[in-house]
Amino acid sequence: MNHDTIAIIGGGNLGKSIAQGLLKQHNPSQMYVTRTKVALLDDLKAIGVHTTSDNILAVQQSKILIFALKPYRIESVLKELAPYITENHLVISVISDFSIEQLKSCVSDTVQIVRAMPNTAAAIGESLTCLATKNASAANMSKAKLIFDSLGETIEIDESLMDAATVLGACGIAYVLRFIRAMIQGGIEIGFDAKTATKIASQTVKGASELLLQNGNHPEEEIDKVTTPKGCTIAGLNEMEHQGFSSSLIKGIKTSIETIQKD
Ligand SMILES: NC(=O)C1=CN([C@@H]2O[C@H](COP(=O)(O)OP(=O)(O)OC[C@H]3O[C@@H](n4cnc5c(N)ncnc54)[C@H](OP(=O)(O)O)[C@@H]3O)[C@@H](O)[C@H]2O)C=CC1
Ligand SMILES: O=C(O)[C@@H]1CCC=N1
Repeated sequence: MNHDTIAIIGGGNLGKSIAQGLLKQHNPSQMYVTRTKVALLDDLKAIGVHTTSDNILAVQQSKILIFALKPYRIESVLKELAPYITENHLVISVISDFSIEQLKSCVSDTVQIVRAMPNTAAAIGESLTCLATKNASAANMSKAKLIFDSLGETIEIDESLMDAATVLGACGIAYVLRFIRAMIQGGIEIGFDAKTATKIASQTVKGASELLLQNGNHPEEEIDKVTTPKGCTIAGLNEMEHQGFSSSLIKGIKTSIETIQKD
């Protein structure tokens, strides 16, 4: 694991998920997490993480800087921090819709930058993180990969695909959770209590994912194994498709990316 001190600037939903995931292997005393409402980081403080609203201190004490701020905040925060960010730092941004070019314009030319797009499953080591860089050395890219490998799986992509990675991987968690919620609601209608329906739906989704991840099959190949001729699965699936199931997901994915790319 990485022994460099890591600062997470912006300990919100994603920043905190990353911290929680990293802490399974990373020494809490070698981690800084910042936000303005610092009391909301007391759970991390209790286990030895340095929590502060002082971004300059966190930058000065750390080698690896992970920026997890809202896109509209990054410019002003980076400009304030620019004099303290040196070529000895590695800057990693998980911020959507803020390019490496935009990041570079806020800091010195010599600063190496990696863009990363993880998701909130980082908290339990099950993220899929896409990584891209334009100027990071192989050694720094390996460091970034090591960090995100410890939070799940990583894929290196061209930065031009970062919006697509944001939608499929990061927003994707929400789409899948909404699917699970619908399964639960259906499960309750047909007789299960909410707790049992949640267990069945969640484990079934996990099993379906594992079939693809472990066997490398196309989803339809696995679906064919379930659909008995004239049976209840194909009847239900076809009704879902008549109601626009796949189409609504594809349209939603396209709407999400259009929302990122509209400005
Ligand atoms: N949530 C997700 O699943 C994903 C999010 N992202 C990207 O990650 C970024 C963060 O998203 P998310 O975690 O959801 O947003 P949050 O609003 O939950 O987190 C942002 C955090 O930044 C803190 N913050 C605001 N100003 C400062 C400051 N000056 N210094 C330090 N911290 C500050 C806020 O805390 P306070 O109010 O206390 O200052 C807040 O906790 C976004 O750019 C988003 O696009 C990417 C992939 C997935
Ligand atoms: O919804 C959003 O804009 C952010 C980016 C990816 C996940 N959450």
